Amino acid sequence: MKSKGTAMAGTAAPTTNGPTLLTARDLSVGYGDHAVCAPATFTLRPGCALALVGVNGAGKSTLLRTCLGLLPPIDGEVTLLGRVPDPRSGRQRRAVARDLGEESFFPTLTVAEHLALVCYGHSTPAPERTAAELLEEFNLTGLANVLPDELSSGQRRRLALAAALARPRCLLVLDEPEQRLDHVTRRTLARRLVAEREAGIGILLACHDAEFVSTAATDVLLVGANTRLLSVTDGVRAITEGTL
Ligand SMILES: Nc1ncnc2c1ncn2[C@@H]1O[C@H](COP(=O)(O)OP(=O)(O)OP(=O)(O)O)[C@@H](O)[C@H]1O
Repeated sequence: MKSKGTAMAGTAAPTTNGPTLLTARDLSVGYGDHAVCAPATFTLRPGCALALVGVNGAGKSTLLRTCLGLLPPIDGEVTLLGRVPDPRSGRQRRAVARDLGEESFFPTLTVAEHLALVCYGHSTPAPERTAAELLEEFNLTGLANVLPDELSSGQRRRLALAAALARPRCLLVLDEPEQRLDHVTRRTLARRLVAEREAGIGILLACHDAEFVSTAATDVLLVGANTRLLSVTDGVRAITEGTL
């Protein structure tokens, strides 16, 4: 992945009705009536990046999924763009780009065709240029004509992340985007997230990497038995000292 600033072209964020992208108030998440962590309260505004940190099984992915409306809350409230999250609504689909690690690709479409498909499907301005810039940025240009089955696990991750960034968005939701990326690519992606928030996009991510959180996040939510907001400094310290 190459560090560059041009791939923001063609991915201008749609406007939102208010300053808040996402709010959670006493939000309890889990499966059935079993909460997996203590309730969460936070607000995410444009230009900010909230990193969810916590041990394995703490509930970070469950919280992300609930914020997107993929799981119902057990209790409390969550609003996305001022409404109850609904992944089927056109409004939410237009505004929210996500990579939750699903990585489902069409087996007979190449790397470049996947990016083109996302660009055209989401009416990305300048789709060809945007796709070409993302191929370059994610070091996929040499793999443009390769099929997904021929990619390494890290290359598949890079394609999934490039696809999330190939479409307009005002909110970006990423579940452990650093996973399976080499060190250089992790650093470059973290800097890319800084550019995203400087462009006014809000970011909600789950992450285990202290350096990544330190670079990319503006706030930290420690998820667990005592879910609470921390400064980035304290969140990074909790990761490195193992006091999550
Ligand atoms: N579909 C499911 N049904 C029931 N329980 C689940 C389901 N998915 C996850 N869980 C449980 O919910 C808890 C939280 O899981 P979650 O995936 O949210 O954790 P996490 O913080 O993202 O963990 P990790 O850092 O390992 O990715 C875990 O105890 C897990 O076993």
